[in-house]
Amino acid sequence: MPPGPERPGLTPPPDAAAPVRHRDAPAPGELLGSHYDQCFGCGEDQAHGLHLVTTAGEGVSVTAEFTVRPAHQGAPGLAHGGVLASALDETLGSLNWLLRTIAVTGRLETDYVRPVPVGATLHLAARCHAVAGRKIFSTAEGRIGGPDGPLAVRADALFVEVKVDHFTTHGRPDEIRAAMADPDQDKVTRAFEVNP
Ligand SMILES: CCCCC/C=C\C/C=C\C/C=C\C/C=C\CCCC(=O)SCCNC(=O)CCNC(=O)[C@H](O)C(C)(C)COP(=O)(O)OP(=O)(O)OC[C@H]1O[C@@H](n2cnc3c(N)ncnc32)[C@H](O)[C@@H]1OP(=O)(O)O
Repeated sequence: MPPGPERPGLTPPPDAAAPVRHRDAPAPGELLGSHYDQCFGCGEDQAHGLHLVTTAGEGVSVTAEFTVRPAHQGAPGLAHGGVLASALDETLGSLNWLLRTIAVTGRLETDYVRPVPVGATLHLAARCHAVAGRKIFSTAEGRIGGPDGPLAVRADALFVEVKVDHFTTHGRPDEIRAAMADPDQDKVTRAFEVNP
C-alpha cells in the first residue's frame, strides 16, 4: 500500500457489492457474546477491558453498549479518545461475524464530536455498507445515554479479510490453542472459521 496522500481511502470502489448477511448469522435482537474471553473490547474475563455487549441488528448491522468506567479516563472525568476508538473498533469488528468473515481493522477514522463523561453509557450502532474483494467498508456512531441521545463519536472503517494463519503466524500459539479448545464451539467458530 503506498504511503501518504497516495494511499487508498475509505470510499468503496465503483465495483463494490452490497454486504450479504450470512444465512447462519444471529437473528436481529440476539446477543453476540464475546469472541474471545480475554478480548480488550468484549472479553468477560478481561479485567481491564471495555466489556462491550453487542446485539445483532437487521441486515449487516449491530448495536452495542459500553459504560465508561474510571479506568477509561483521559482528562479527569472524561473518556480517553483511544478507548472510545477501541469501542468503535470492537463494534465495527462484530459486523464481520454477521458476514462470517474473519477480518482485521486496516483503517479506522474517528470523529470526536462531544466529550463522554465517566459513568455514561455509550450506545453504539454500526453497519457494513460495502464489500470489495477482501475489503469490508463499515461505519459506526456512538450516542450518550440512549440510541437517540446526543452524538458523541463516529467512525468509518476498512476491515481486510484474513485467513486464520494471520492469528497463528502473528499471535501466541499457546493462547490460540487454548482459545480453540474453548468448549463454547460457537465462540471458536466465530473467532476462527471462514465462510463455512
Ligand atoms: C486468540 C484468539 C484470537 C481470536 C481472533 C480474533 C478475531 C476474530 C474475528 C472476529 C471476531 C469478532 C469481533 C470483533 C473482533 C475484533 C474487533 C477489533 C478488530 C481489530 O482491532 S484487529 C487488530 C488491529 N488490526 C491489525 O492488527 C491489522 C494489522 N495489519 C495487517 O495485518 C495487514 O496490513 C492487513 C491484513 C490489514 C492487510 O495486509 P495484506 O497483506 O493481507 O493485504 P494488502 O496489504 O494487500 O491489502 C489488501 C487490500 O486492502 C487495502 N488496505 C490494506 N490496508 C489498508 C489501509 N490501512 N488503508 C486502506 N486500505 C488498505 C489494500 O490497499 C488492498 O486493497 P486492493 O486489494 O484494492 O489493492
